[in-house]
Amino acid sequence: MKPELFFEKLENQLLDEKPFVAYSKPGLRERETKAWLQITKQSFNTKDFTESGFVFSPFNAAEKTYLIPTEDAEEITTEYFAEENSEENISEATNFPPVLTNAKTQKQHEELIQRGIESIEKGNFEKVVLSRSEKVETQLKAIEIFKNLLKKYDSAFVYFWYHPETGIWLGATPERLLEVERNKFKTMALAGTQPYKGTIDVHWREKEIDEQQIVTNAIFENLKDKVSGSIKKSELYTSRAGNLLHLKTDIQGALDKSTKLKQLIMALHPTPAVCGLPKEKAKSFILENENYNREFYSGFLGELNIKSEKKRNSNRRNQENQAYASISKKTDLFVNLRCMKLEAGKANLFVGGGITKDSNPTEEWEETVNKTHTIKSVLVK
Ligand SMILES: C=C(O[C@@H]1C=C(C(=O)O)C=C[C@H]1O)C(=O)O
Repeated sequence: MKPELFFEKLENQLLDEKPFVAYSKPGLRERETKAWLQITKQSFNTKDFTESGFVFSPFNAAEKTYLIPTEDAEEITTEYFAEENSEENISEATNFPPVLTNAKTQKQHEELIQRGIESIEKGNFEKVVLSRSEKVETQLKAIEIFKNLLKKYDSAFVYFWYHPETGIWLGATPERLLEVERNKFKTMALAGTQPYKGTIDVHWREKEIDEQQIVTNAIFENLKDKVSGSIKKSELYTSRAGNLLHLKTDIQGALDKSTKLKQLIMALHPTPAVCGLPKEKAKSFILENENYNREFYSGFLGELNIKSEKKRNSNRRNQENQAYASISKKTDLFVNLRCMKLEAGKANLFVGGGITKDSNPTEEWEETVNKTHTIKSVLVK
């Protein structure tokens, strides 16, 4: 479908106040942008993750997960090109939109981090991810922001979600929660942040390496009784996400036959990359101390049990090339980071960072400021 028509359909869906999601997966420059437009106005939720569709799930798993079921949706696709070198110079973009949040925020956030560090020192938990939200002005419409995200962030999962009960959310996340096809799964441990300054060949302090190691270890621990055989991991490497760099380990393996998708998702979510370790203690600290509702920030979103067809050509001799079509179901979920909730002329951005015993409150504040730049740079013309 031509991009003009694709975007027009999204706008009409928004005017009709019907749920939809449009998204593009990380990787290829000439990538596909897909959308699921819900046909009815009904509100769907999932509890057991057995349906086929697109899910939008909050940080707090006790709250509702929204679903756009494939059987109640029109699927459309287009090709929308990212610009050459689009991810360059983001931090040098000087015209960020005006901040509407008041100046108390830095002090409040540093105090929150200080409380987190003290709680770690008391032995309550090892790591906690603490976040804040920030409101900024924007003259752009949601669809223009989405186009900017697509153009700018070729290596992220870029999305535009709308549901009458959740409002409009947009983002460009570097973090995959889980990919599952047949009995194979993939996930990642992503943590540690520094600004990108033209090279990915950088030095990482022990603090960041430890922080990332906590995430890798926790994923291994949480998945150990859900897999068959051993879990494999890549070397630790530096990965770029727009104006930032992170430390990353790719993790993959085969699932045990008895493992249900829901069990697997809940074993991972929320990972210590967005919550902490141990999970429940860190989560309670977050819910009691952050003083605002994360809603869908640091939740997850993506394709759930979507049919995928693979055509394979057999190369057997003396046989004409035959196309084999094998159909399987695929799940591909991302952690909702570098995101915003959009309300008439205002964008509410969400940013956080991992706190360990070695964290420094002012540095952590600066890290959240840098994280806001990823989103702020798409809010101006
Ligand atoms: C919590 C966020 O990001 C997460 C926290 C990171 C960190 O603490 O260094 C790095 C990447 C993400 O796993 C965020 O972007 O808001």
